[in-house]
Amino acid sequence: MIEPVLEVADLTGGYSPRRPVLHNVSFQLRPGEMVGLIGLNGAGKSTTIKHILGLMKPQQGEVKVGGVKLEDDPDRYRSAFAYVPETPVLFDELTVEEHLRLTGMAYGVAEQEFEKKRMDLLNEFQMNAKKGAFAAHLSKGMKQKVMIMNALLSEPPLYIIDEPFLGLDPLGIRSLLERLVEVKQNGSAILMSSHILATVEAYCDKFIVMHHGRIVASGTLADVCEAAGMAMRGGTLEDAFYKLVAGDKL
Ligand SMILES: Nc1ncnc2c1ncn2[C@@H]1O[C@H](COP(=O)(O)OP(=O)(O)OP(=O)(O)O)[C@@H](O)[C@H]1O
Repeated sequence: MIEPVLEVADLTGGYSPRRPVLHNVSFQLRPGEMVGLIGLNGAGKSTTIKHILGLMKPQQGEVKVGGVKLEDDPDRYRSAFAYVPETPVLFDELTVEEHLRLTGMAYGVAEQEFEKKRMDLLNEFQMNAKKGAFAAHLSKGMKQKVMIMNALLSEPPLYIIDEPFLGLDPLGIRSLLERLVEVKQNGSAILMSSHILATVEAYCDKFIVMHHGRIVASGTLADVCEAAGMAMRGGTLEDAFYKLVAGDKL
C-alpha cells in the first residue's frame, strides 16, 4: 500500500475552542491523486486548509504530511508541500523573475534545471513580457500566475491550491490544468478547493464534499453520487452536490 502524502485524521478544530468549525474531518491523499475539496461558502474548506498548512492547531485529531506531524519535523513537513492561496502574496519590490529565482534557491533547484523551468513556465503562462515587472505592477491574475509558477517550480510531493480559477484568464486556466495533470502523472498529489464544479469533476480523481464543517461525502464520483442517493450512471458532481447540501437551511 502506498503511503499517503497527506493524512487528516479525526480533525476537530477552528478559531475558538468552545465553537469548533471542523468536526471529525478525516481524509487521505495518495501520490498521483488530484482531489477536489468542495462545499458552500463557510463550509470549512479554508479552515481545513489552514490546519494542513499548520497555521491552526487541531483541537482533536492530527494532520500528517509526508508521514510526519508539523511538531515532529517542521522542516520536512513544510518542504513537502506548496500552497497557492486564493489571494496572491508577493513581494511588491521584487520582479517576476526574482520571485522565481528566490523559490529556485529556497528549494535548491540546480542552475541549469532552473533556467529551463523558468523559461518553460514564463512561456506557458504568457508571462515572458512581464518577467522584469515588479509584483506591485502586475494585474491580479498575473500575480496569481506568479504564485502558481513558484509552486510548480518547487515540484513538491503535495500541492494545496485554493480556488485557482477565478482570477485567471482562459489561457491561464488551461495552462494550469495541463500542468496539474502532468505533476499528477509524475506522482505528486493535489488538493484543490474550488466552486467551479464542472472543472473539478473533469479533472479530479476524487472529491471531498464538506457541509457545516463535516465531510458529508467523499471518494470517486460514483461514491459521491451514491452518498447523495443518486443512481451512479449519468450523475454529475453538481447534481450530487446539490442533493447533499440543499434541503438543509442554507
Ligand atoms: N478568522 C475567523 N475567525 C472566526 N471564524 C472564522 C474565521 N474564518 C472563518 N470563520 C468561520 O469558519 C466557518 C468556515 O469558514 P471557511 O472560511 O473555512 O469556509 P470556506 O468553506 O472556505 O468558505 P468559502 O467558500 O466562502 O471560502 C464559517 O462559519 C466562518 O464564519
